[in-house]
Amino acid sequence: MAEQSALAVRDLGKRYRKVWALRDCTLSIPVGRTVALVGPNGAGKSTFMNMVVGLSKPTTGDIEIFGSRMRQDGPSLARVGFLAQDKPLYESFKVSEMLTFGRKLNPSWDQALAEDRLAKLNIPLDRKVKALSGGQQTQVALTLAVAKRPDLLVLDEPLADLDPLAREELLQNLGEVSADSGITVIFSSHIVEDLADTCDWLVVLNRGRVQLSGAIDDVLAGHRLLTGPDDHAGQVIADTDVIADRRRNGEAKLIVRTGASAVPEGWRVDPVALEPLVLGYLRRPESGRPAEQTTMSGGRA
Ligand SMILES: Nc1ncnc2c1ncn2[C@@H]1O[C@H](COP(=O)(O)OP(=O)(O)OP(=O)(O)O)[C@@H](O)[C@H]1O
Repeated sequence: MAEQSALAVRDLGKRYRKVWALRDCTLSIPVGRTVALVGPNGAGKSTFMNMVVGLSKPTTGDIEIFGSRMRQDGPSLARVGFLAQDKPLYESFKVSEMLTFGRKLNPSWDQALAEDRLAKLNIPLDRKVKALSGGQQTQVALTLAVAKRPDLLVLDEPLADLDPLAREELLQNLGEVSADSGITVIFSSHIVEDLADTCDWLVVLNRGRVQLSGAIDDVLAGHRLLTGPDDHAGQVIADTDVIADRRRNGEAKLIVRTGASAVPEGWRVDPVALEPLVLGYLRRPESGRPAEQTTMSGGRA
């Protein structure tokens, strides 16, 4: 039986006047996954997220949340928590007043969860938002999203203004939130390192198109690093869809899809790491075939 999807989008697109911010986006994310949505500036990550949480209307396509077609005012949105990139908090409110605000807006609000979470983070409830550090403000905004008890939590660049320590803590915390509650978490980031520890699903967006969507294990298993003599690399390139091609001192290092062609004699085959693989895709926006890659089981070649 197919896994139930937390989010499924088909032919999703958004056009601002003549410019397509997102186009032909078709993908499906199974329930319970922790998803890294990765792409360079302007790739369409916020555009995608804003449509998924009902803040922006698609130009084309449709969105299903837990199997229900999304409507801007529909009940499926009650299951979605969102942390926007600019973390909208009222600066003159105390943290406790922000919690009251969250409680009034959300019928499924969990006050104990919110207070416990902030206590663990040493964030005082009687402190005004404007007196908190940028990282603490991010944590308060994340607490508001989590205490809504969503089934799908969408976080737009939650790591952006955090120092390395706070970033690591937040990643660990996100991993715990999804492991404890079984919710599906999607978060966008420019930073590929660390994501493999926290996330188990990868979506790569580039120039408004999906290059990859799949379970990280499947994506990694679907690619290999080939190392061999530079002057024989042409033969590999002619036969294979090469994702990355690095040459140095007479040696070629090529990231290719597994099974795309026979490995030439004398070449070494190694597993590929996530970061060089993602960077390889981002450098080649034309790589990636959405029809093959955006399956529920991941991007197997
Ligand atoms: N309201 C808007 N009006 C016109 N163009 C827009 C609007 N919002 C986004 N765009 C354009 O759509 C494209 C995608 O933008 P988006 O903000 O979704 O990218 P992003 O991947 O979130 O980028 P970043 O990592 O810089 O936040 C960009 O070219 C951007 O200029």
